[in-house]
Amino acid sequence: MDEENQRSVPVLPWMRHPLDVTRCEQLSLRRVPFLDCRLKSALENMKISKLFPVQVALWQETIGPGNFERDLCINSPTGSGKTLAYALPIVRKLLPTSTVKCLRALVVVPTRDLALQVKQVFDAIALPLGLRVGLAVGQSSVADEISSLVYLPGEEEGVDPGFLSPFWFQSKVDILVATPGRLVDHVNLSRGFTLKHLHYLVVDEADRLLREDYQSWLPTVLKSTQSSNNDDGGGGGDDVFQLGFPYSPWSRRSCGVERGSNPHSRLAKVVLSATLTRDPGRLVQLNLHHPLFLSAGKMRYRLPENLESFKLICERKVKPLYLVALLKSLGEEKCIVFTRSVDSTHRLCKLLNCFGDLQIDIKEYSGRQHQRVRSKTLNEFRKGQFQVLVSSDEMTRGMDVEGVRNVINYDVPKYIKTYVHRAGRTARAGQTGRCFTLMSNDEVGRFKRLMKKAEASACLEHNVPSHLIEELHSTYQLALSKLKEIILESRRKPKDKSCQ
Ligand SMILES: Nc1ncnc2c1ncn2[C@@H]1O[C@H](COP(=O)(O)OP(=O)(O)OP(=O)(O)O)[C@@H](O)[C@H]1O
Repeated sequence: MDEENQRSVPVLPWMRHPLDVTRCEQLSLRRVPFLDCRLKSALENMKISKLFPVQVALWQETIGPGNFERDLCINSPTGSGKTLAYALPIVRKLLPTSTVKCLRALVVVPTRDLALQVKQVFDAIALPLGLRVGLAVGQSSVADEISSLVYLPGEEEGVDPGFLSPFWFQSKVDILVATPGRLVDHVNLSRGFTLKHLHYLVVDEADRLLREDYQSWLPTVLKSTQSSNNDDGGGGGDDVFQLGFPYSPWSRRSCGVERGSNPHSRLAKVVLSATLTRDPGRLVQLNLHHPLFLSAGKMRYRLPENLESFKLICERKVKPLYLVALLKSLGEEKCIVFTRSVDSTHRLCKLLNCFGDLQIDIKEYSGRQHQRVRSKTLNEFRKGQFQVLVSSDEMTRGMDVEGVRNVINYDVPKYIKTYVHRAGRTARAGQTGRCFTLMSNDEVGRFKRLMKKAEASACLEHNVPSHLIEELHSTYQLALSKLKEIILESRRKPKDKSCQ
């Protein structure tokens, strides 16, 4: 059963009294303690002049007095800046860089497009400091990908070849952003790929990653990072790259965590979402160390401060007509339309493209498309080459596209969690944004109950101008007939083939 529908989910003791992130003030960069000057200028190049509250809170718990002594679980709204909140302290902690690279930080996210986005954030702040960031997302074959992550024997740079064992593997990257499936492929199949030297593990969009098994990615990762007390960091298997090395910068996670006068190393974990799970059964899998829970506000679900929610009531059979009228009334503004499934995304997109002279460019984005097509569409949308993206839910978690002013729920979401993630594609980073939900009269009650589960979820009724509906009525009828023809044609085609 979905966690939201369970009557009484037991809450773990450490989750009962979270630190309220909203109590932190934004902090200008010059007032951030221990901020390396190169990091500061990298942030300035990103046009960032102050840290957001969640970023200040994490900085305190990692670089500040908290010193990463506890694992951190963060529940903070969409668009509040969680990516930089973990990227910044990790990059700061990985300084000074060693001359010999090893993989010290791993970020796991559920989708490729999100991984690319997170890598860009790390690149912006890590590259100027000499740290390298890799990607393991299955964009290319396992063999091609591993060659971008690990120096194969004989390929090392800047190391005296006479000094190297023929079995040497050395990481090319300090930080890796990965999707779970491909990560497991590398752990299981790629010679030279090791997680034994990992200091930091980030699980972003954690509720989604913990909900799905993805080839048992979590136990696989945790097992691969384990080191026993007298472990020298090499762990058997293929990890022979330290053999005979006189000193061992990799031998233990020496800069992982030091507690009091009894320094010891462990893998420090950061777990985040805008809708973090509170299910003990799921959280226990993370094997968290003395976890600290940071949350924004009192309720589990919170919408962005500058988001306005609207409901648009219409009869079911004229929903597409109302959608088009709404899109027209929004003018040129970038907009994402969400539907409940990949099939309805496809159908709706087809129908919208049957409206003759709509003068709105619309494209589909869903799990049914090839990754290459999806990434291309997303890039074009980012560049503003078209205006409306029609999307299914699964692909859009964490997606950050500048200038999205409106989100439209073509179908009422089943769960508040879905509403939070959909609506959160707008009103990001303190910007304003609007979320419209289309519904029939008999759905209003359920929608109202759904919205009560979230903080800041007031929802007004929105009406599209009636003249627009009237004007579009005949075009709508034509579009429906055109779609019918297309469907009939596509059904005829295979039959024709078999007749030949
Ligand atoms: N300190 C800052 N100042 C200005 N902009 C910022 C700052 N931190 C992050 N941003 C911008 O805010 C936007 C949202 O950040 P981010 O994608 O990290 O949000 P998020 O909390 O991870 O959202 P989601 O839960 O949807 O994944 C990004 O465009 C990012 O560049």
